[in-house]
Amino acid sequence: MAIAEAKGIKKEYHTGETVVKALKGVSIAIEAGEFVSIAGPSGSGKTTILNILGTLDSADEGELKIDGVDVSTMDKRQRALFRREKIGFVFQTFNLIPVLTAYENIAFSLDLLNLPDKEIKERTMKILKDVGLEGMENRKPSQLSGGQQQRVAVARALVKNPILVLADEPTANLDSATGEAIIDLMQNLNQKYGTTFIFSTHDPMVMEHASRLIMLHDGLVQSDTRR
Ligand SMILES: Nc1ncnc2c1ncn2[C@@H]1O[C@H](COP(=O)(O)OP(=O)(O)OP(=O)(O)O)[C@@H](O)[C@H]1O
Repeated sequence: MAIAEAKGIKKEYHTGETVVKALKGVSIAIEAGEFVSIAGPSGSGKTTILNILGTLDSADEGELKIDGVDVSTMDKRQRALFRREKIGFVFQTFNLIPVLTAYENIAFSLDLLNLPDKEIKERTMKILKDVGLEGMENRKPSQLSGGQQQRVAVARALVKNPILVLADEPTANLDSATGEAIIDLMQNLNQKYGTTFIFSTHDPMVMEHASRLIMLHDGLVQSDTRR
């Protein structure tokens, strides 16, 4: 079954008199467990399609099903509840809460799901180990390197066992070796837990790791290759 199925997605942005057709009819179906890269030139629509797939934004036209559920007809509040449970996000600027420790940043996404304290602790400690941050749980983001902060962000996205993780340019603020280590980590977690990942990138090294490469050009899918 497709985890994410987008059909004929169109999106325009209006600024004053100017209209930008960011997506002109994008159809993609992502299967469970895929490790997908969305690439393409600046302005081709990568962030726009990721935001729509992640239910952060809605399309002007087209259908979107996530995990078999039609999210295109949901209102904002329904989408927020759906997203909280089902979708994890990793951002290029990490977006950790500066006053919270690594542990607290991760546990926070489970607090929102109202789980018992014992389960929150077990799951948080396990994922900290999975991302190679055992022993660093009490550090604040400012006491971690960029790569370590992105590991916390990956752990935060994964700890709620989402069906889908979306990452917009997750390596853009990291040097190439650290960026590759983050993609390796995401790939290991994809293989270990079967979580579906979709990430955008400009970086050919990062694209190399994907099991499927979707190229966007000017708001349309230019090519879609599995390997
Ligand atoms: N909020 C907005 N208001 C107006 N235009 C926008 C907005 N967001 C994006 N756009 C325009 O929509 C088009 C697609 O943008 P998008 O950010 O999806 O591209 P991208 O492929 O992610 O680019 P980049 O690689 O530079 O991040 C671009 O022409 C962009 O200028």
